[in-house]
Amino acid sequence: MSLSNYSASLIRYPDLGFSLDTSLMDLDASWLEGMSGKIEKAFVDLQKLEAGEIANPDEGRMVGHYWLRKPELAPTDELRAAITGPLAALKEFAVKVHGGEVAAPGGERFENLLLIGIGGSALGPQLVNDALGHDSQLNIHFFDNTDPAGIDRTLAEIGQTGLSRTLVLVVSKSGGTPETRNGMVEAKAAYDAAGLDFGKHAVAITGEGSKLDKFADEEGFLAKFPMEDWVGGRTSVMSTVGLVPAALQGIDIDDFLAGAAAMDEETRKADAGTNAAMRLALAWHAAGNGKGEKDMVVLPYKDSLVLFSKYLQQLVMESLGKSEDLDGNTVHQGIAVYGNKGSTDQHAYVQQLRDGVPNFFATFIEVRKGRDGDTIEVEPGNTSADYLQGFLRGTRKALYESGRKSITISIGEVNPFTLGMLIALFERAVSFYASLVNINAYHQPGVEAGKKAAATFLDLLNAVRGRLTADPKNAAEVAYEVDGDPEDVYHCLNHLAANGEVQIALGDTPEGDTFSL
Ligand SMILES: O=P(O)(O)OC[C@H]1O[C@H](O)[C@H](O)[C@@H](O)[C@@H]1O
Repeated sequence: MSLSNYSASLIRYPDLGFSLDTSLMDLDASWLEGMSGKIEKAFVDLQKLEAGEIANPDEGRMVGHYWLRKPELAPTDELRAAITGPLAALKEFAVKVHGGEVAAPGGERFENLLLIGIGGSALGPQLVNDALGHDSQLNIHFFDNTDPAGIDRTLAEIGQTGLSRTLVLVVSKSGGTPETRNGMVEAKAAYDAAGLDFGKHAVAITGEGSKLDKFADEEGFLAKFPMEDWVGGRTSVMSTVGLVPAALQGIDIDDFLAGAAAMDEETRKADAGTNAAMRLALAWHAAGNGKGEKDMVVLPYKDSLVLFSKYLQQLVMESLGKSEDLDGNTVHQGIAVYGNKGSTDQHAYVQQLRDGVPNFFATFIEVRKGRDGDTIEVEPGNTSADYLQGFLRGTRKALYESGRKSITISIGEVNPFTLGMLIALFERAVSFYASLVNINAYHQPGVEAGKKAAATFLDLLNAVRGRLTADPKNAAEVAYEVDGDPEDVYHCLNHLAANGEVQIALGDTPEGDTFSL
């Protein structure tokens, strides 16, 4: 560790208060030289993507999330209008909600938001809320699962009386995601039970013509905001998906977009020496041998960024976790991402990072400013912020001393502009990395397998339900009747027993368990 090595390895954008330090990644100059062909291609690939090429060949789609913060970039007037129109409309909608012009049927102002969505239709709003929502004009709650107990917990937080002052945002690009549909059905049931008109409290954010879009029309939703097919779920936080809730919360969305645009601007430059997103992608490549051999541990030293690793998990893993490359070769690519926050995790899992399996590289996120306003000394001469900085610097060094590499990203403070910057940095690093390893970062074919298997399980569950009688039967007997896999049938029966639909009499093993009405 030396100041000259640090200086030589640092990319900083002083106007943005941003720096990226890869000095502890030990990037080898000759290796970088050898990568120059791929680097050039990655720059060209991203230029073409931004110019509107079909960068998602499997789905035949353009990839337009970079246009969202610079609509001038969009290749046609129609596409530009699809960004600027909804942006103006959502701002106007937020002003009307804040001013009470758009209000609940009884005239009450909306005080709460309930966002129903999953994956890219929830993670961005959750991150934005956690990082920036502390002075929110509306309190936000989430249904991001089909867990009934989780739904009940959230409804209890809102309270029976709060429901009438709650604006519900149903967010689904496809408009057909089962978890989100279930959440909406559960929310509607709660409104119905309270004697409230769900539609008069609801807003849909979805693709035009989707099931949700049609349902919104039928139920007379208060408003609808479109989601375009050229924005992927995991990069949708700067589309209507992230901006509608953020604007309603009173978060400065212009600053958020400006931060992303500023990072895009810097990392659009085709110069590997100064391009932070390319440097990040190269560091990932070097660490994991271009095959994801090292996991990415994300450690922001700031409570308000605790969800950033969870957000990056989807952005990086759903984008890069692919079985085939663009030429059809089997590659099984990806980079595993996990993390939480420092210094908290020094008391949880940093022990393994320092001494255990060396299968990762760390990404520290440093926020230079400790707090707004006055501070106290927690001991003579030192503040809490001094400690936070000490722990970050100390851990980074301790890891390096035991051969664990790390990246350090620094920002001045957490605000809409800097959060926009950070998100853009990782989005562009993902685009570059995908080019370096020749994969399509913009589809997610693997997600479908689990969804299909879940649908098959539900069909089986319904068939099993139809076979239950007062006579006890074991799983093999029911499986024979429904022509199903005995283990799957057993799990159906066990599920029904756990939820009071059937009685279970335990045998010596699951094979001997019997079930009856
Ligand atoms: O917005 P939706 O269409 O409801 O999709 C929500 C999420 O579910 C899918 O399974 C995808 O893997 C995610 O990329 C997406 O963000």
